[in-house]
Amino acid sequence: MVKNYPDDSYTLHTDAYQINMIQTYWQKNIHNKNAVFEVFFRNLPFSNGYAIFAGLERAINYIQNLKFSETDIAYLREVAEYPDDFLAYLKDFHFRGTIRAAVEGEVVFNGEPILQVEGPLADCQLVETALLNIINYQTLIATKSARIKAVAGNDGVLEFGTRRAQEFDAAIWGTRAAYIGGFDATSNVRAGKIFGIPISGTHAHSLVQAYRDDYDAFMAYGTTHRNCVFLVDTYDTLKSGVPSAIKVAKELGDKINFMGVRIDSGDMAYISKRVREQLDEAGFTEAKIYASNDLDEKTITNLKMQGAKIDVWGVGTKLITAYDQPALGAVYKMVAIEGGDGKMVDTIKLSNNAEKVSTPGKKQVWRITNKADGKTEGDYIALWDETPQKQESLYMFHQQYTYINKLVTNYNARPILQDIFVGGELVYDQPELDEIREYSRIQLEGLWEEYKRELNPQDYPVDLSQKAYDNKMSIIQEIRNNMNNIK
Ligand SMILES: Nc1ncnc2c1ncn2[C@@H]1O[C@H](COP(=O)(O)OP(=O)(O)OP(=O)(O)O)[C@@H](O)[C@H]1O
Ligand SMILES: O=P(O)(O)OC[C@H]1O[C@H](OP(=O)(O)OP(=O)(O)O)[C@H](O)[C@@H]1O
Ligand SMILES: O=C(O)c1cccnc1
Repeated sequence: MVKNYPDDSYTLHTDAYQINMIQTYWQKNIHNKNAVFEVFFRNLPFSNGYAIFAGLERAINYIQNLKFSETDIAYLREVAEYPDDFLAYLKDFHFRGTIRAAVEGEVVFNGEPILQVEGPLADCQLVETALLNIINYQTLIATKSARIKAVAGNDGVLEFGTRRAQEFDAAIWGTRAAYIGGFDATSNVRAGKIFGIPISGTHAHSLVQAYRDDYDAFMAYGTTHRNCVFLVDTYDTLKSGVPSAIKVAKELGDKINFMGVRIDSGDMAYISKRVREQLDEAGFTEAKIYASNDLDEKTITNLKMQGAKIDVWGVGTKLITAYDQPALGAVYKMVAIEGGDGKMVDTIKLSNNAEKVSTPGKKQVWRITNKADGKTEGDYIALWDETPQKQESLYMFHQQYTYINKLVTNYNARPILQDIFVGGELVYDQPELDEIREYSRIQLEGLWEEYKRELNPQDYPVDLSQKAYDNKMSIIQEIRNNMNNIK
């Protein structure tokens, strides 16, 4: 049994095979060859029409602190047969690469690079696991959140998921991602403290159980708090919960801000309508109805269709765990490596599955928007040396079904991948979380409704430039020819 070491760095938050490969690169002296890797996901989550990129803040923090601690080295020495001189190399390691990424809150799509790492091979290899870990989860939750916000419209949406999240980190970073995707507030006080996300909360059934009576519980809460949302479904929503809430609100008058009531069970369409009638009749027309209980975009849509009188939606489990699709599946693939002559050589990962064949070469993603209406025409993935922003017209065609094509003129081309680190130095000025959230909202506004509908959205065009396409085809052909020559 290996002894336990203190958890004082994130550098070993990686798969053992990364360190094993780095050892090979180092012993064979190719660890400093320049390489380029790109992150992309193959399919949009939740059958959504877009995804919201999130995770950059944590990724930046991870890269900035990427050093092997004394205990990291001691542990590696104890558990594996790494040579001393390799461990000495790791001890002095610091990240020297360049990272380009979509900014947080950016609308991104399947099949396009959303993050790119360029630099010494060993440096690029070390960061794969942690970057994927961060981006896969946060992008997934930001996307789920945007889906829920889209159906909730102007209603308030509150994040209630901490108790059901996959442990502490998921609760905290999931909450942040949910805020980026459009949620208004969180019940997690620590997330409020560290990110400045507005916190919000009602009370639980235990308060009512403690007093064993709705009226007594609400009165106790009302005389100890100014803002009050009473949970009315502990015993009987319509017979006891709401009448008690109304009684307390009337008796305490201006002493409290009676914000409304929360319902957490039963037929929420029927009950919310009756609750609305009771509140209105009592003169509390401004009091809001909050709802929670295993909600997601489907139940919210359905409740709205039934005319439910719900103003604020509290969503936990199904958001924070990305219940219906728990993984985004983003991958990290090498697209170029320095050859023997010092020139970069494009690399590919082949597969029998066309979807899994990677696109070789260092690339930029260009968002093409129509100058006339500002709406998106599609994304155009070009090789790094291409300049689609300077062309008069752009020939855009589907990556697999090349007969689906269009010629675009009068367009703007905006690069999606921005410099974050250059040569190991952070060059990106991180925006405030509220700016990120607002940025995301504006980007979504620029997307046609057809790509945003919750059910069966249109496929957004993510196209390759002719040059990137031809490059891919010729590399595939070259590999085939080489295979055929193997006796
Ligand atoms: N009118 C409605 N139309 C569609 N779905 C609804 C409607 N009312 C409630 N729901 C949803 O149906 C599910 C009901 O789940 P469940 O049966 O576990 O709740 P419950 O029995 O009312 O309450 P509890 O959580 O106390 O067991 C929840 O996901 C809830 O959001
Ligand atoms: O349903 P979610 O979307 O996860 O939202 C969070 C839930 O957490 C609370 O329930 P609690 O933990 O008290 O359990 P309950 O399901 O029995 O109400 C709250 O009343 C919500 O129902
Ligand atoms: O404040 C609430 O109402 C709340 C918080 C967490 C989980 N469920 C409800």
